[in-house]
Amino acid sequence: MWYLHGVVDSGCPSSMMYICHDVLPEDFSFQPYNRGIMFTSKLLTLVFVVQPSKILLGMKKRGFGMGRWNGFGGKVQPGETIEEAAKRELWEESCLTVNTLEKIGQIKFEFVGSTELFDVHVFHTDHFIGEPAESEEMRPQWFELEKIPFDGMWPDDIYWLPLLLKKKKFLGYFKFEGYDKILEYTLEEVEHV
Ligand SMILES: Nc1ncnc2c1[nH]c(=O)n2[C@H]1C[C@H](O)[C@@H](COP(=O)(O)OP(=O)(O)OP(=O)(O)O)O1
Ligand SMILES: [Mg+2]
Ligand SMILES: [Mg+2]
Repeated sequence: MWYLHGVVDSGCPSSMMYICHDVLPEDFSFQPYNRGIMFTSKLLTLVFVVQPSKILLGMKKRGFGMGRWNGFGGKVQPGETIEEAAKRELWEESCLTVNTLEKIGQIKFEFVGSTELFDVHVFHTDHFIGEPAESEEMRPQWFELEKIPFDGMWPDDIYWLPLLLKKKKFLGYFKFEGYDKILEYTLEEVEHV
């Protein structure tokens, strides 16, 4: 079996090269195994605002994932930390600010036919400042926790969102054919992410 292994810094903080090897390093915990393929990686953030009985989701109005409910997030810009990007995207897309975010998960997405992995860093917060408001990109709406609209979300969300709601940390990998079909995935709870 060949494992995706290693990162080559390409000079841009939001784009790194991944290389596959046939030896799994001891400190390596990601699972994609794409024989001999070189991947670039795009850093993305995803923030979920959760209250005791409800979760804030946004209807994506444009671009990637348009028409799906999701958390708030996007691309990490050069010079930003991942957490800074997560706060900025939350603000831009929902008009909410937060003092702290809890990093709760990291998910790598592979798309058949593409050598770009999406490296999504997932955050959770239950404290926020402001009132959610519609932005150019997202239309926010609260959902009761028993009525999360999984049918209108990315198909991977139903696997790991329950972990986030229990504040369990996780690492995931999902391989997609197109944007609707998951071909394979791994998901593990971890102590640290
Ligand atoms: N499969 C899956 N499940 C759940 N969430 C996601 C995916 N794939 C994804 O890309 N995402 C998340 C990760 C990000 O939060 C968004 C995608 O980023 P996007 O909103 O397109 O980036 P922005 O920088 O905000 O976009 P623009 O401002 O350029 O429009 O979806
Ligand atoms: Mg976005
Ligand atoms: Mg955005």
